Amino acid sequence: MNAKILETENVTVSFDGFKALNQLNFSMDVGELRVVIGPNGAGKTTFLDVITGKVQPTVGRVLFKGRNLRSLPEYKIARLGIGRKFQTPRIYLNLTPRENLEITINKKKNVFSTLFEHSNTVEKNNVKGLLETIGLTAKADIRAALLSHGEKQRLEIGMLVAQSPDLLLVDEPVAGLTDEETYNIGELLLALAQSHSILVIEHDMEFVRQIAKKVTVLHEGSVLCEGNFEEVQNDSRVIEVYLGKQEE
Ligand SMILES: Nc1ncnc2c1ncn2[C@@H]1O[C@H](COP(=O)(O)OP(=O)(O)OP(=O)(O)O)[C@@H](O)[C@H]1O
Repeated sequence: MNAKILETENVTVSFDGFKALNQLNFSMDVGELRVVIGPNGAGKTTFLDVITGKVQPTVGRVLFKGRNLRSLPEYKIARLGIGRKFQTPRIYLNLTPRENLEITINKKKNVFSTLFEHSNTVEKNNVKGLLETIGLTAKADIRAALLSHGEKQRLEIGMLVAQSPDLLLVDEPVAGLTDEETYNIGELLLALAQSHSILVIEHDMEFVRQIAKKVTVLHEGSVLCEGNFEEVQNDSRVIEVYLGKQEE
């Protein structure tokens, strides 16, 4: 059996009696790229919240590399190796992409020492490699405010990777992006998936088709079905509650 990076066992999250997650059982292997889809209100964001410790399960357990995360505060869970990228980029707009990455790699130093002290060769090479991975070498030294929305998303994914998490949680990375930018983000995630475990939440089915190996469909706080892209796309229950209601 493959080692599990993440498992949830019967996780229920109740908000005033309403079950945003309802006995959710989920697991993913170390090294897997998993995409989670589902209609509005299915519980996708709550699912990420319960993994990162922002929300505690009312019932059930969340296990990260076999360890129960119950009662751990968010910062401790992050330190254990779970990194989350939110929908809107959270980058320093007045700094360059290179500086944004340097600051993230040097989390223990403060912003000023990172900017004004010379970084060592290893750090410089790490930043150089990351800039190449996220396709921002040519724009490494302009203000991040001047980047396109897609480039900002790629920079933030680079900052997430710079923290060396074991599990990357990526929430709707292509919302509001052009087709070309969407494709670039897909290729970036596929490249990162060669050396990381990644859980992506997304609505854009073309993007899901591009990156997905295994897809989990959430509905009313539980897993409705799981399978490869074609299996999920052709599942009558998924068509009824989700795909049939999408525009196109
Ligand atoms: N703090 C809260 N208090 C009360 N209800 C909540 C809270 N957070 C989420 N919910 C409800 O739980 C359900 C699941 O919400 P969630 O945001 O996880 O869904 P989602 O799948 O991410 O939806 P979307 O695709 O619209 O982002 C929704 O009906 C939502 O209104």
